[in-house]
Amino acid sequence: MFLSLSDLGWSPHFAAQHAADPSCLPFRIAAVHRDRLIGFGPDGEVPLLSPDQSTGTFAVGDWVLTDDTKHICRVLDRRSLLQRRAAGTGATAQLIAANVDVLYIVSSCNADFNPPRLERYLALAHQAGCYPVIILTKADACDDTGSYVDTAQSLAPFLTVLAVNAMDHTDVEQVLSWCPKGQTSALVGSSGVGKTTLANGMTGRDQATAGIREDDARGRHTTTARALHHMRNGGWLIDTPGMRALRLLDAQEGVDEVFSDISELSQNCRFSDCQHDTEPGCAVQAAIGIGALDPARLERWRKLRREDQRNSASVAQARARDKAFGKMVRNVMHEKKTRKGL
Ligand SMILES: Nc1nc2c(ncn2[C@@H]2O[C@H](COP(=O)(O)OP(=O)(O)OP(=O)(O)O)[C@@H](O)[C@H]2O)c(=O)[nH]1
Ligand SMILES: [Zn+2]
Repeated sequence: MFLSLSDLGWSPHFAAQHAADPSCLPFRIAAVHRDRLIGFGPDGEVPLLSPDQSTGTFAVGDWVLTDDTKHICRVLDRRSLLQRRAAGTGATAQLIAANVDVLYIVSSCNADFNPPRLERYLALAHQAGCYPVIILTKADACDDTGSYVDTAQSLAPFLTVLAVNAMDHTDVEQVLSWCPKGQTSALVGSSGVGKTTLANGMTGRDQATAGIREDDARGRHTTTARALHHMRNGGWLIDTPGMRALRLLDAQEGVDEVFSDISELSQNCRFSDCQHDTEPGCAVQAAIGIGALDPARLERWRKLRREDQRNSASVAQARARDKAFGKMVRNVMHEKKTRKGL
């Protein structure tokens, strides 16, 4: 299959950067392994070599420029970047996917439906620069889909919310229509909400869904290492395994965008550093007083902001520590060399 650069998601944003290095070749990163990278170009998949052997600074979906020997010379400025604080106790940032246009936030019309979790994903989408689309699966098994849609819709202004049966072809077409040819999407959501079912319908692949995995089918479905998948409509889907536990990072603007009602109200508070607690002249508390704002929403906003601040501070501290350590190592090496008279 021949894919042009624009089929792969190339746009004037990247072409303008390529113009500065016209002799280099553009590739889209399709997989990031510990020791190597796979790029997608018009002729298909190509192994690429990173400049310093490390691959942690690349994300699936990145556009890179290489020389004739497929050595990467540079990463093009991203249009969007999904990142989070890495799982575990370490304080590092983890790049999840780059240049994602649409983030499908998947939940179900059942007990999985959880507004605070949706708000967290919405903050991630806004911070990253992706367009969020909320997909509520299992609509076929629910008598009251409308109330789920209404609640989801109330979480942020102008939100797109679709209630679907992830196994229904027509419903999947509707989901696909939000990420047309040449655009890139990713799916996030808790376990069991139907991400694999949707991904299969969108790409025509046959990955094992949770139900099948529990059966005796182990080993029948081999997992491919590639993470960038062509969708049936010409769009792209980036696999994001492990995107269930999500710790926000440097996402204050994203959080504030989701809670723009609170941010706007707070502009009218008497004190610019109002904590919306017991201060006189607080517009947020006034809105709660007349029933225009749900106090639970204010609490959720506070919680997300606190969490983001904590994670961002830990990662910033760790970065500073690493930097100081690097400097110390360089100083020691320098001293050694000077002593040896080199
Ligand atoms: N009735 C109905 N069942 C669904 C729908 N979407 C998913 N399912 C079923 O729900 C189960 C879980 O779906 P998966 O697609 O494996 O969910 P997942 O989000 O990929 O789960 P993880 O891989 O654990 O993250 C499967 O048995 C699906 O067949 C839907 O819209 N309607
Ligand atoms: Zn206030």
